Amino acid sequence: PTEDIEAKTETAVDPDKVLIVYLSRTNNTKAIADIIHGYMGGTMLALELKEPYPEDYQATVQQVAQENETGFLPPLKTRIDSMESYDVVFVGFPTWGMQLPPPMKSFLKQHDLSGKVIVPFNTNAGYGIGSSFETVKALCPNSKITESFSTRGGLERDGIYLAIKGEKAKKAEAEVKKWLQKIKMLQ
Ligand SMILES: Cc1cc2nc3c(=O)[nH]c(=O)nc-3n(C[C@H](O)[C@H](O)[C@H](O)COP(=O)(O)O)c2cc1C
Repeated sequence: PTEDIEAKTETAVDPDKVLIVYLSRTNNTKAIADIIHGYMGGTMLALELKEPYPEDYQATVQQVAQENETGFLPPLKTRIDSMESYDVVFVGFPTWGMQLPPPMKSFLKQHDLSGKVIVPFNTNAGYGIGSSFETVKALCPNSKITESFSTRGGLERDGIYLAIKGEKAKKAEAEVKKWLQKIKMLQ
């Protein structure tokens, strides 16, 4: 019972109404998703493709550049049939080619997020978010979009994969908490 009371005073949203969708190749964005989930509860969902990207980094960069150019939306394996049961949808993604990754474009195009609160979060290699948050706004015209969260993740190009671990994960946890309080997801 004590736990229940604590849970109620901590989060401002019913966890049953929270969906956390994320795309992550080297688990940095997943690390942030895990932290958010720790505070908010809710359902976690990793975006999976019908045809996964290559293992090879350069091949992936090239494929993504081409998809960005042509506007190709890669088909997803992930499907959500009960979108109506969620009020708050966290959407997490790395920056890819200074854009929103094509699979997240697929996800946002395929689902009706009207009337929902969309909470974007991102990791990148230090070059920033590019146009990704703008694209989220454009693809969710009838949603309320909160202030987003972004932090530095890995640098796969240089062989740095999961960077959000140890001390860095602790620091990220404090930053995420502050942000969740600011956007009134936590009390
Ligand atoms: C195909 C591809 C393109 C990328 N493009 C960028 C970029 O334009 N800017 C940037 O800062 N980081 C870029 N990165 C690095 C990732 O954003 C960064 O490593 C991120 O933390 C990875 O998240 P993940 O571990 O969840 O996959 C790119 C990574 C990949 C695989």
